[in-house]
Amino acid sequence: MTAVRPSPFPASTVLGYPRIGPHRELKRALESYWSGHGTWEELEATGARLREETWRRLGALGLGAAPSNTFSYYDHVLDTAVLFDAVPERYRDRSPEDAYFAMARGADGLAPLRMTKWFDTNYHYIVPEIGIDTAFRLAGDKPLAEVREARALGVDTRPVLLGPVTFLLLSQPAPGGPSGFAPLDRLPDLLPAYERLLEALAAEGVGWVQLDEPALVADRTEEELAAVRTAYRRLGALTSRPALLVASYFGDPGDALPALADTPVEAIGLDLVRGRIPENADLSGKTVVAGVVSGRDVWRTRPDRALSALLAVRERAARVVVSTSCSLLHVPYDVERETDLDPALRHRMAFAEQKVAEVVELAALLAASPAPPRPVSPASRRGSEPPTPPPLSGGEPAPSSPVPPSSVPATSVPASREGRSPYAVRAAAQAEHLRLPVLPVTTIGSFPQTGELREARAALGAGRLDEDGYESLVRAEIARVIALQERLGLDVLVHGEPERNDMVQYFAEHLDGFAVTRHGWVQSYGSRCTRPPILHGDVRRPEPITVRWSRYAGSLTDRPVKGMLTGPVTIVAWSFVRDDLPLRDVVFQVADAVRDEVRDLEDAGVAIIQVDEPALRELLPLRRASQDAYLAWAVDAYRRATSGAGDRTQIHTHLCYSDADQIIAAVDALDADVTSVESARSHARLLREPAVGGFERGLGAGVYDIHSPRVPEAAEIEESLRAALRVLPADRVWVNPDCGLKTRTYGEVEAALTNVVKAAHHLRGDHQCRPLTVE
Ligand code: MET
Ligand SMILES: [Zn+2]
Repeated sequence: MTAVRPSPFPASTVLGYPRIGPHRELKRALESYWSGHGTWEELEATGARLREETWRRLGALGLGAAPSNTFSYYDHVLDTAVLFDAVPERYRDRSPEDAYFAMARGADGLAPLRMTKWFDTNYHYIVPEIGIDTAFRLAGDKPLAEVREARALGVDTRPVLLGPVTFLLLSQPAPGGPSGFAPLDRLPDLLPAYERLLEALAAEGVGWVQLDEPALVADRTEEELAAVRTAYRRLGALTSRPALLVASYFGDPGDALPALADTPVEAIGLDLVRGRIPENADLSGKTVVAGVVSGRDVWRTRPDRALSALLAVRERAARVVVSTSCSLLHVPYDVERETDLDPALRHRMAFAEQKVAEVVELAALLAASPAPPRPVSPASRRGSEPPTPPPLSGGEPAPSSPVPPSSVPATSVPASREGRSPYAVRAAAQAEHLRLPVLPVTTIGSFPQTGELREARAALGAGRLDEDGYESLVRAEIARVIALQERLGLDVLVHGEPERNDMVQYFAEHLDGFAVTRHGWVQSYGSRCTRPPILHGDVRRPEPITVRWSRYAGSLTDRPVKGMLTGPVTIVAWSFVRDDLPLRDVVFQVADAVRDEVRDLEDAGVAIIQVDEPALRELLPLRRASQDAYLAWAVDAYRRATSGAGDRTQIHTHLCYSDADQIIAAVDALDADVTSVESARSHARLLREPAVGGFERGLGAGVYDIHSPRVPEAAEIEESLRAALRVLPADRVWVNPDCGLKTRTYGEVEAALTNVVKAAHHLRGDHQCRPLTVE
């Protein structure tokens, strides 16, 4: 037994808070530091200011317990690796700041660590590398320093740490290790470092620590569940430690819940928006931090539902704390700033600030709700719901009776104009029509977004520039991008997407059923943020969206210019979506709008149309049992969107962070003529998949990691292409970067593409210069 006597957990909390800054202050400070304009001290000062503002704001909103260590200069998984000294040898030869950013972004000649999506969100984390000899130790004091910093401001905080099991499960084995090694094997060696940290926090007088274990909501093996028991029995057995809150989120912990409940941790965090009221574990001795306010959407919480969940949990637990379902990292700061939004819509919405207020109000409602006279069994729960409380202040919750079911037919057979023929037939028609060389070189769509263009867009929005002025700037940029690609010798050109602020937002702005925000930024990775649109109504395309830009680009060159569209799954995945329709029906509505656009592009003479689905894997349910059904309808939606194209029109898709290796069958089922995937950054992991050899259509495994400022050498690119040529026939290999170029500078892009073309031309010599043929 532990000697710890925890002070009770306050009545309300949040699991985490946005950190980029309400005005993206951190983004600006980071980019200024990276460019050499700002100093490290300036960056630190911005960080300190943002942390202070957050703690003060949470206090002002009445929150009982504020988290700390939720701030990060780049990523909290990377912070954890650094904290426990899991820094690969090749990065050590530099200052701590340089090593940190080299792991995140690469540096002179040094590639960064892999980056991938954080569970089913659009946040990306840096994947730590753990080897058999990684020497874990408590090497930093970031969590302690933030506790002290908050305390100096008069705020007591609960440090948030990534839990040891999730940390190791998210890590990848260091290269060159023995086969069969998994980072989780190193748990016994990692735990002492966590112990030292907990002891140090206890010595600092910290009452509670939060250990995040979102990995518990995915399917876990017996061995992994045993690791959960081992970890938390051991940390729980420390005689000098803070009380422990282990937070699961993004779903239901299932079998991991009894495993966790069977350890001495004092509190367990449950996502009650996505997960169920626990029935399978004895929580009578535990505090349950009940996530009833969603950290994943922008809708007001229904107080009746939230309260009945809280009351049901109160029946089973020693104490209930009202909280968010997960960190608020995934929502913007403050909906009140969105003064351009239709007030009726705005009143249905809640961003981080509003969600904190909801948590506080729900805690008050819960405290005021008398305990029911008898235990609530699952069967009787419906009848024992408390009377509906009034809406939480500041807005209206979503209507309590859902709107009627969607009018979208549930067919899995895509409606089509002609219906597409089998690939072999299409490929022959396309080869004839396009006459491309072997190893055709192309890009993923966007070219660098210049400051001039961003300013022009802002000026257009503010009425300082008229439509014609803006249009001519965009046209000039298209002309420049086309000329550049011709000069560099690319085979399939793009118009560069200069008219797009963002690949989803742009379409949302042109489709009915969406609203866009002005300040609703959400961190995607590092300094990168997106402003997810709000999909709140039925989606329709009132008129063609991209056709005039494509037509103009096509008029400037004899080479094919790809039409560039965002796919239905990605448009939905990167938006905040209405919750009154099944997600599938919403995606099908968007697919129909995309199909209209595909047809119009084809009618305008566009011979190649790319429909990007980088988020295909992101929406994949975390539990295997639900994955096939999702993939089936996601593939249907894609085929529906592209089914209007004739055989001669070449359909491309692009998947970058989709971790295509994990869903290769679904990627195949999309039936796109050419698929481009991220590969450079993940060191060609996809190409090592046996299934790739059976991939029967065109494939471009990215040869240039565009998430790093580093320019790859031609020899390196050639090596990547040879790797592709070892598993695929030459006439199906495409040459392209990992992703769009919009975050890079023209200098970097020109140098990199020069090398890409050089490598392709060099190899082309080995594979005879002949038009692409089939069979
Ligand atoms: C995140 S995928 C990006 C694809 C888009 N066509 C671009 O090039 O930017
Ligand atoms: Zn991409």
